[in-house]
Amino acid sequence: MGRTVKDLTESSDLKSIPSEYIVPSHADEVEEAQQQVPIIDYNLLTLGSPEQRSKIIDNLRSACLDWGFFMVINHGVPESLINEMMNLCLNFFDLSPEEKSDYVGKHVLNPIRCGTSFNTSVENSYFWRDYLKILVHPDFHAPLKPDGFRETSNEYCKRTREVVKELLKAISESLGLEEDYIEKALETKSGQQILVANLYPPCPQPELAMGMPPHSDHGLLTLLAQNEIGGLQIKHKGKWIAANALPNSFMVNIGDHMEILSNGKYKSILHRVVVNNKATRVTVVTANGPSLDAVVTPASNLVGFENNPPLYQGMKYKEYVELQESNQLDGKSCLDRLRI
Ligand SMILES: O=C(O)CCC(=O)C(=O)O
Ligand SMILES: [Fe+2]
Repeated sequence: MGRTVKDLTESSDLKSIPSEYIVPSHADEVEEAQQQVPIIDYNLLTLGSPEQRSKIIDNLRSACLDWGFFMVINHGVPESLINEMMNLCLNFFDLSPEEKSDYVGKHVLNPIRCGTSFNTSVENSYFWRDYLKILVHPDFHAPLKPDGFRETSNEYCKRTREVVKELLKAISESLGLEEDYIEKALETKSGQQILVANLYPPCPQPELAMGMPPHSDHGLLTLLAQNEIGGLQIKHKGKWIAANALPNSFMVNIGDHMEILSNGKYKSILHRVVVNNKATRVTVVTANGPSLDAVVTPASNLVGFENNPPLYQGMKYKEYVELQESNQLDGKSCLDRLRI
């Protein structure tokens, strides 16, 4: 890896961006939150009456069918923990190049790695983003610095896994499957969780650069917490929509393996990140997937014979992750390979 975007923006009074950060035009029309991403009340889902729970499961079904994205409120993960996690990620990015050097330029399945863009070894142009990615489950890893990162990230990841577990139960039910179907079929108790911190420093020419290109996520559910600076856009009914999260909510999206499991009923959704010239956007993401050894196929109860054939072939999750992470990030190109 060469310089990070952070180094680039801090080393000089940057007035224009280096040519390698120029990406093809993306100034296509964006609808500014005309339509609100659906909101799911986690507290009512888990602690409400049976009627309240089934109402939320209905909401979840509509959200998964119509959007593939939803905001989870009242999730019980303390705001102070989320803020602490975010600050520790910022502190990580502030470490010196020497302190980060152990984690630079690593293979995609290395437990801790940091870098810039998505995969600079295969990219012709770079994205305006620095990242830190850590495998945190089933085996927990953490960088040695900054102080406190290990304890806080361990707690944060545990708490978000709990939220994911409950959401997966509800999503199973919303598909008409047993509550524990996904947990059992995909061995999510030993599921892979990745903690990703994304940093998008201010960009002098935001219209020429891109924080992250249109892509879908591998895995089942991605949970995203962001600071107060927007930038996430999602493709909804053919248009890009600015997805502005409510304070203290998680933005959740369906991953490719939920699309496979549901045989295309719940689709993973394209999203991207645009940058701005004013302030740094930071996001803390957990990507929650099946066990690395699980071969994900459409749920047998969701496929019939003639009128409802399986639409995706199975692939081991580990192979899928390696495939996606070692190529350029490009729409839903990975999932497209599995379509029958
Ligand atoms: O930082 C964001 O807003 C989105 C990040 C993202 O899409 C990802 O890490 O997969
Ligand atoms: Fe993503």
